Amino acid sequence: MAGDGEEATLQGQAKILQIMDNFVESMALKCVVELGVADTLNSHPMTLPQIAARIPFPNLDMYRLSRVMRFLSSRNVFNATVDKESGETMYGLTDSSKWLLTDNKIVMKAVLKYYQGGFDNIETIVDVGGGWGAAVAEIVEAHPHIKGFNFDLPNVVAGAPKYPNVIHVGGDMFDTIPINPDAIFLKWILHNWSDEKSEEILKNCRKAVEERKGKLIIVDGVLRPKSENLLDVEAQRYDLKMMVISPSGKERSEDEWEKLLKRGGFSRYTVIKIPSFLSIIEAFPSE
Ligand SMILES: C[S@@+](CC[C@H](N)C(=O)[O-])C[C@H]1O[C@@H](n2cnc3c(N)ncnc32)[C@H](O)[C@@H]1O
Repeated sequence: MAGDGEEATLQGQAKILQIMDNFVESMALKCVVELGVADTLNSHPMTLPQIAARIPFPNLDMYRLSRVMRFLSSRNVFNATVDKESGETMYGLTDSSKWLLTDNKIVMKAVLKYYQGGFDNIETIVDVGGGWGAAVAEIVEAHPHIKGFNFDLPNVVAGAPKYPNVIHVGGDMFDTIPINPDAIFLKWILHNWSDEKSEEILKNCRKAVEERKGKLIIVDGVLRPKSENLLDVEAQRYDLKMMVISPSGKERSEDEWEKLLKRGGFSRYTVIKIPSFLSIIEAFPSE
């Protein structure tokens, strides 16, 4: 039994070391992101010299890169297999490193796949805080019967690229949302704001969707504190990151979402889990 106790203590130490040293993973990831390793591997698996030959970085230290790649492969960020004939290690992408590709918008793919019926009866949609409009552009591309509006601050939409079937509108979501759509899309917005500010945004969304009896499609984190699922753990971690990124922002549990939505005038809602650390919350105005 004493042995068991010792084993448990050592495991405890390993857990603390793991938490303390998590920054090593971040540093290794930063290194391969800055070198564009995932984009390099997007076409097919490659050896380290092949990867290095495609990275336009002066004085690349191959030995150190090989150690970074070995470490990240041990964490399943990259796939590493030894070629039987040449004995060389071939590196490839995994489901994790696909997230490092610069042109991959994976969350929207999950939204479009798992919320398919949700877009069926919509003729107009406004992405509030939509940035340059990439998300609403994907929605209207997948559902060409929908007319899309991308609403963001005037200086943001001023630089936005043109997308087919998307109109950019500049304004302030705390003032008014000047379009009356069938649906408002709010992706990664409310977690930036306190309950008080989020209530203001929700009340403006409610005013905007009331005319056409529309709905709200929120894409944001839903905290599930006891879950060990990696995606749920990431949402919990994000809650602490929010203290730095946006001091009044936070991630919310389903109970907190329910209270906030009610305050904003949306008492009916459903949470739709998707394979992402974000979930879809479909909300309807209170009667
Ligand atoms: C975290 S980004 C989210 C962007 C996008 N929805 C996404 O998921 O990538 C927050 C967005 O809210 C916009 N925003 C901030 N304050 C705003 C305001 N008062 N009115 C409209 N948009 C605002 C920002 O310009 C930014 O594009």
